[in-house]
Amino acid sequence: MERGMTDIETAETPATHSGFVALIGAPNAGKSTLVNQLVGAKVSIVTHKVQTTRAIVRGIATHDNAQIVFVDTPGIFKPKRRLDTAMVTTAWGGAKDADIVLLLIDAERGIRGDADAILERLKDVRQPMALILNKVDRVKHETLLALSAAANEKVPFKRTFMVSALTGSGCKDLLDYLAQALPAGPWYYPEDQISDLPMRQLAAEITREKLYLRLHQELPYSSHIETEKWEEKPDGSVRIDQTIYVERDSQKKIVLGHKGETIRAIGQAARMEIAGILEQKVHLFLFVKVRENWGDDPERYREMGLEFPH
Ligand SMILES: Nc1nc2c(ncn2[C@@H]2O[C@H](COP(=O)(O)OP(=O)(O)OP(=O)(O)O)[C@@H](O)[C@H]2O)c(=O)[nH]1
Repeated sequence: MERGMTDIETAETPATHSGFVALIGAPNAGKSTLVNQLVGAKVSIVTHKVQTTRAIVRGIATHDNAQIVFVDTPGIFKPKRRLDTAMVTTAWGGAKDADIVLLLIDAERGIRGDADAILERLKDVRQPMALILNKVDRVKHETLLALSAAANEKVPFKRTFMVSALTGSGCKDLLDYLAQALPAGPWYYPEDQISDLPMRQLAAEITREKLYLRLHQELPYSSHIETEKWEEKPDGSVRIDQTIYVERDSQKKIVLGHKGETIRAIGQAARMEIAGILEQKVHLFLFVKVRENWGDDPERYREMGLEFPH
């Protein structure tokens, strides 16, 4: 006997899965690179400098029938300043709200310092956890096995993956695991959405990346960028105004450079990348302003999605 189409469809439609996956790891472990690799697009800024990720950025991957929302946390490290404390608190907050927690270890560095402290703290985490040994393109197999054994001795990881976030090696296995391990449920976001980070913020992150790449020696972490204006033009282009806030006049001079050549180069690099992502022509205007002690201003923390540590 033939059954009605609706019944057959309902019975055969596989359940969707969805959920939040937090990436925890020491600075420079490769969290941003991994999220970008898994999502397949540049959603979180990547530099060779540590602590570039300040606010939580989500990348969204769809794999098999699952929607996997990655929460890319700031690197966890020993806080020295107020801003540092806020970043670390936010990172652990991201882990608390996630369905699965991934600990990313730079296999080349191994377990020491920050990575060891994180392992200790993970003992209190209740969600399912998986261990990711990253940068396997640079490490011998025996070293990886020893690392895996040492980490699993401290924390009961459900699974261990050996990946290269850079080349993508091992990443499909990780996606397969996450897709089936996340709870069954409807997707949180429309299918074609890869990030819920507003474009204004993403554009500011890109400029911040270019700023750091150029001035990492001279301007350590005491700058902040805001997109102040976003204007779509009738000719299909967009005008974006951003302000780079620094703490001192001397830093303003560094950002501007001789005859403005530094800021021009930063603007050019940022404009090209933003235009590539938006797929439209971009006119980017950068301004530099001194805002003393912005690191002690609660409002700035709120804007970056961080809790203000009292
Ligand atoms: N060889 C190699 N390098 C990698 C790999 N993954 C990341 N890297 C490099 O490691 C550096 C740090 O990567 P990020 O993704 O910025 O690290 P992060 O953990 O997000 O850093 P924070 O934002 O500071 O917490 C970059 O230079 C990456 O290119 C990998 O699998 N292999």
